[in-house]
Amino acid sequence: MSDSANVTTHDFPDGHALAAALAEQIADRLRAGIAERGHALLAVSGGSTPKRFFEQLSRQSLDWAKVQVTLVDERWVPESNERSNAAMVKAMLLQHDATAAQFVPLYSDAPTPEAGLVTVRARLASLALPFDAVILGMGNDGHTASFFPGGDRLPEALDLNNAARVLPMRAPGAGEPRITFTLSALLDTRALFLHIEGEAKRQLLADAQQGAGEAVNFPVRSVLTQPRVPVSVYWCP
Ligand SMILES: O=C(O)[C@H](O)[C@@H](O)[C@H](O)[C@H](O)COP(=O)(O)O
Repeated sequence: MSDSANVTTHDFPDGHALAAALAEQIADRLRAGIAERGHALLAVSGGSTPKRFFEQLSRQSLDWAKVQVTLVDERWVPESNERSNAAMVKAMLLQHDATAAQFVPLYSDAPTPEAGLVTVRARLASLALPFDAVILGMGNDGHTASFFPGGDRLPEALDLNNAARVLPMRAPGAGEPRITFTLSALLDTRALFLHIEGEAKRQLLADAQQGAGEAVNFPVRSVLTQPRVPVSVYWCP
């Protein structure tokens, strides 16, 4: 993985050091948003990688009552399901000082994301966009948010001219149906981070950046090559 005009990498010796640095970076951005506009907006990823970072961020001292937190994507399952990203964010991030933050979920109790879309879109109208920070993760298949290889609405989700904020997404590698912010909506941010851990993901990201072999089709490549927002990659072994 190498730096390019739009991608800067920050390497850390271990997950603890990365989590501490990323938590400070994000907290600074939230504090700046509150100081400048009276509120701040953060979009985070689910999955397993962010847990340690969430724990660190939850202990950062700032006026959390003025912070809205949402997810970049969600699995279409209720919070009682262990696959719920919302449940993970509530357990790991919305604790300690961060309990006061307002969480804006992407799931409604409709049976499918298609059926829940109107409700979720109405809810998202309350978001004070642009985001102060968006933090993406990446899966071993090159997906980010719910931009999965073979996703049924992948071209729409990656279309930088798409005005939709969120879309349903179904893909062979996604498990359950998903709902995801579109790339265009996620790029409506003051700062963009990609948090990955481990050698395998480092190599995969390097391949995606170079467009090497099948990696030319990895959806994360759309994030790395877009011209709108610089990408800060946070990595540790
Ligand atoms: O709901 C999700 O699955 C995520 O938001 C997803 O985009 C995640 O960032 C990657 O799958 C990485 O997940 P891990 O951190 O578990 O590898």
